[in-house]
Amino acid sequence: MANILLVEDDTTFAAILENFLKKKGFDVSVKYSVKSGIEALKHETFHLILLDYRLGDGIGLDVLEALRVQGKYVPSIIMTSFNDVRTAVKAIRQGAFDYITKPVNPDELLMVVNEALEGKSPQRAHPSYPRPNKEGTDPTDSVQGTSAAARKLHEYISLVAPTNMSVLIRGESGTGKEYVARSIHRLSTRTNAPFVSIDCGTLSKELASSELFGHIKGSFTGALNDKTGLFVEASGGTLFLDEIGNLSYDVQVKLLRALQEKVIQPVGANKTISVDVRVIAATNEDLLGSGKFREDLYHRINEFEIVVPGLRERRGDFQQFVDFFVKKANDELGRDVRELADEVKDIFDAYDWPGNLRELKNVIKRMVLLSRGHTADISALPQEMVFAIKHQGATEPAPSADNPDLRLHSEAHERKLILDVLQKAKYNKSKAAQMLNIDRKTLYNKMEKYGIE
Ligand SMILES: Nc1ncnc2c1ncn2[C@@H]1O[C@H](COP(=O)(O)OP(=O)(O)OP(=O)(O)O)[C@@H](O)[C@H]1O
Repeated sequence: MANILLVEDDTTFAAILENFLKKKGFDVSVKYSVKSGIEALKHETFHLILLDYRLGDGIGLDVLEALRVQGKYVPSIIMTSFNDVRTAVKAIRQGAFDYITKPVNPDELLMVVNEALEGKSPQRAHPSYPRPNKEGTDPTDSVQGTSAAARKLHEYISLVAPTNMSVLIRGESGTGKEYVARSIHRLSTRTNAPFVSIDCGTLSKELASSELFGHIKGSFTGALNDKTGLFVEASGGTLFLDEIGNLSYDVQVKLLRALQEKVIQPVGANKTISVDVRVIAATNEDLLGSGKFREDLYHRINEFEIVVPGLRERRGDFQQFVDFFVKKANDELGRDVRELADEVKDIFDAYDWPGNLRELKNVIKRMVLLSRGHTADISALPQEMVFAIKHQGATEPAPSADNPDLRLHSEAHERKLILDVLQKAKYNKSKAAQMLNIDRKTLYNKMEKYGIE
């Protein structure tokens, strides 16, 4: 029987969830704080963690971080308010399996819990397990899009694929960076060799070197056997380093050597091994601006750069993505949704999709799950999403004498200006700050205030 750790500081809600999950046959251990959650993980083995995002003594991500430091992996689901979707998406980059928005719908919770336990379609798998082939890689099972942004993206992909250049893929979370990396591999001469993907955000500082370059038995406590690293596994093929900005300085040095000299040295080994691997890296941060990334490595991995557009910049492809995800969810969940109610379409149009394709896919899957008939209506959308759109109208009213709150108007304009400039600066924050004539810190503060990621 699966053992679930539930970390939730709202005692009433925790009791409701505990009851529900127990009725469904799970063992549940409830903890009410980050600290006690981390403590429980030291003493007990869990198959799944259900984590509230905001807890009294910290955030759910602190528990994920503690797991990462211990070098452990337990599939984790973050429960978050709709307004925290941006941060929930960040949690997935830090190793969470999935997120679910509050108020939690029981059917949805059960679906996500079962998927996590079955290891099905994880958003992020443990580094030691090969990531399963995700949809969005096979051209017959993905959306290419016809917008100008999509055409440019695919033009770049086919241009760089047959070369051996290393590629840096930049873009917001959930925009399809891994899809781009897999497409490059598929169209390259390495297509029949392995594509190995690793999320550098899930690697602990201690284990990163051994994960990438391997180790020999006895080279450190816990190195019970020789281990082949991912570079060797990807031999002849492509290694995709997602969230490369998370690699420590030491590992960056080793990676630079691997790229320059095409040799690696497993931890504890005194011999080097030759490797033939094409590296594709992805990030959603400004690597050089972060001050933590070596400039020489940056130039090495950035022989060609591809910027993946956010969903809001490729509205022309939106309907194709909706149709694709609805069909997928129908097939997976045994539903028969054929159309969306007008109100749903209006909300989809008005929403700005900060979590991009991943968020669209999640919202659609939930919607399809909750729709028994042929039409998906507004009741199948997260309540707060509906509220956010309606509320947005109320907080950003058109300027008029009846709506004279100058502060609200100027804040709405400031937010829009920052978004426009960021887009223009291709999300390079140093550049955006320069264009706005403010310092980087002020820009970061404003982005946080306006919920811009
Ligand atoms: N062209 C596409 N067609 C269909 N589905 C897609 C496409 N691109 C991405 N997806 C789906 O959208 C989701 C997010 O994609 P992906 O994991 O590639 O994004 P990402 O930018 O790498 O995310 P992160 O920043 O979190 O690493 C995945 O479920 C993926 O299958």
